[in-house]
Amino acid sequence: MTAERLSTQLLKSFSPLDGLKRDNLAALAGKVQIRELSPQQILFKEGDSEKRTVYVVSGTLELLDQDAVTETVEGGTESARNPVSPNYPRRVTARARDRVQYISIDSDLLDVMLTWDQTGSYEVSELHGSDDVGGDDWMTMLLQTKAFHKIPPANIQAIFMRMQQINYKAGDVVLKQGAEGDYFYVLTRGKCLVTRETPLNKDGIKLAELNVGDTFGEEALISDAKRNATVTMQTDGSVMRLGKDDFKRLLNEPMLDWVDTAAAEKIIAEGGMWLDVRLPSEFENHHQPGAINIPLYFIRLKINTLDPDKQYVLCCDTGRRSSAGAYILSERGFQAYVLKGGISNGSR
Ligand SMILES: Nc1ncnc2c1ncn2[C@@H]1O[C@@H]2COP(=O)(O)O[C@H]2[C@H]1O
Repeated sequence: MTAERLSTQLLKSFSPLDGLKRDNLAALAGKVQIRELSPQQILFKEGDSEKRTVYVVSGTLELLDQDAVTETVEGGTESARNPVSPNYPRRVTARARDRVQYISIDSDLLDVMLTWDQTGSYEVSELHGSDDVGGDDWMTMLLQTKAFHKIPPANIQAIFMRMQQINYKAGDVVLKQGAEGDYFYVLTRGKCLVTRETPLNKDGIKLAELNVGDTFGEEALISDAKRNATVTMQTDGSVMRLGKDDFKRLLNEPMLDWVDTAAAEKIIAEGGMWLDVRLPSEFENHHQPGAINIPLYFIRLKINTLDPDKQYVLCCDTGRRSSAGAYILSERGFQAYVLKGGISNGSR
């Protein structure tokens, strides 16, 4: 199979992509490629449940029920404007008759893009005002993160409608270490610096630089703790912010996969791993057999030591710190579960 970059013009020839706004179409074109099948090659099989929306660009695709061809889809015709057999699990098998070019889009991504296109972007572009230079790129970035795919479209609409834009000048402090958590933020214009003050370094050590589309301020909200770092604007810029209650209800809860002890142990038995986010002293006192320990504060720094193909069950004493850890992991595409009630209640 070869892959080729797509033009928005081609995407517009498919339904319902033809209804997407220009920016969103361009963002989608950057994500999707033209692929190829050789004659007789199978695209998907009856019963497959992988959620991908497929369009035929050229060539002829045969749809088979059992072994009999019941329909064909030929690139460039009216019937090829629509997704091929868009039901899951698939009701037919799709096989190339000749050389077929097609595109395949993650159906969840498409769903959130269509929802956003029809709901949030209008209000948000109004809020942006005339000094906006970043456009809606931040939204595309946010919507494309794997974590966002878990959020029901109705929540996405509500999130975008409830967000408030705030503008800052270079040097302004957006949030301060030690303060109570009140908002969750998405950086929509400019750059920020994340620093942490330590007893030995009052000026703060630099933890990270944030760019458009990056999010911050979630940890204090999820774990009901104080802000663990200070975020300062490095340039003039803007953020969109969402209040704590809205963040928890609309964004955080749907992203978390809570499991009880029995379900957690099943995941571990099938190759998963306990990831304990308490402090080393708490961990040494008692922990799950085979668990690894990465205190919540270090999870971002040590994330590259984790295996993206492994499933992790995060645990702490109550479920608070572990849910903050699971949020960070799932934002980065990891499959992370949270032990409900924590190890003090949940197991042993
Ligand atoms: N190492 C880091 N890299 C990027 N962002 C961080 C890092 N540490 C903390 N933050 C962010 O800084 C925020 C400070 O407020 P919170 O504790 O609510 O949430 C924190 C995170 O969103």
